[in-house]
Amino acid sequence: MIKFDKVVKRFGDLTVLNELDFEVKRGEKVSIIGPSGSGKSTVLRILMTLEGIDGGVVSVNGEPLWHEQGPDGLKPASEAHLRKMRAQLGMVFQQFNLFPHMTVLRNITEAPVKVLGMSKREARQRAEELLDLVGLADQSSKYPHQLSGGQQQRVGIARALAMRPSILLFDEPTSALDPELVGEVLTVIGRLAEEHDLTMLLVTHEMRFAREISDRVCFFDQGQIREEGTPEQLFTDPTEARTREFLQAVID
Ligand SMILES: Nc1ncnc2c1ncn2[C@@H]1O[C@H](COP(=O)(O)OP(=O)(O)OP(=O)(O)O)[C@@H](O)[C@H]1O
Repeated sequence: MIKFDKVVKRFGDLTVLNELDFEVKRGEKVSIIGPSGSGKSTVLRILMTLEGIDGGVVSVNGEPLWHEQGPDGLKPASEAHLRKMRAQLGMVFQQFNLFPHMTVLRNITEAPVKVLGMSKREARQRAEELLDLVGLADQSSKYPHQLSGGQQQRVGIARALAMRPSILLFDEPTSALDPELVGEVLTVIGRLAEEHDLTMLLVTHEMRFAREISDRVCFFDQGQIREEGTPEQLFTDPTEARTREFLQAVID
């Protein structure tokens, strides 16, 4: 479903992804963990077409994301191709990124109506189902500032799902929350992982959560996957010294 083939990403002199090879299969729930600055969020931003690449090929659902097939092989993707590919992915951001001047309901219906051309009525019905799913059925007419951070993030999840993505990306979805609000968001994500067929890729600092919901955990270090495995393997018996060192530092 997602494939990075020798992907290089640079910011000036800094090489953030260093010929990264990485794959996520359909329906798989994969967590990316690793030290700050190791390139975890960059992977998600490349998938959301928020950042370009400097080498290699990224594919989504078997099709190149940043390239298109031309007469002489792959050529850089057009804006239309990027838009088509982007529609397959939804992202839940660290800072929620809700529209402050729109109600909760409108935050969720806006893109399906404007981008997918869904009727207002259908978008509204679907938004109500999604709000129910994230436990906010009674908050649809509130504005973001009237909600707690945890509630805002649950709206963020409903909003991403409203676009019917086949892949859902989470970029440290709880790191901007007060500790007592983390649990409610993790519960919603955990339920989604369990009950839905979505492919999920999650960048997180919540090790216990990564362990609970993931089929596979990837430890990123210096723009490459240093070690990967089932949560059981990676958390209880890591083979690399660098993984052990990282886990010891973050797990108390
Ligand atoms: N737009 C940008 N311009 C310049 N440098 C950038 C840009 N975006 C990211 N970087 C740098 O790229 C490196 C990787 O960033 P990235 O956000 O992917 O790391 P991360 O592993 O997600 O870190 P964290 O856990 O702190 O969020 C960092 O050194 C960061 O400063």
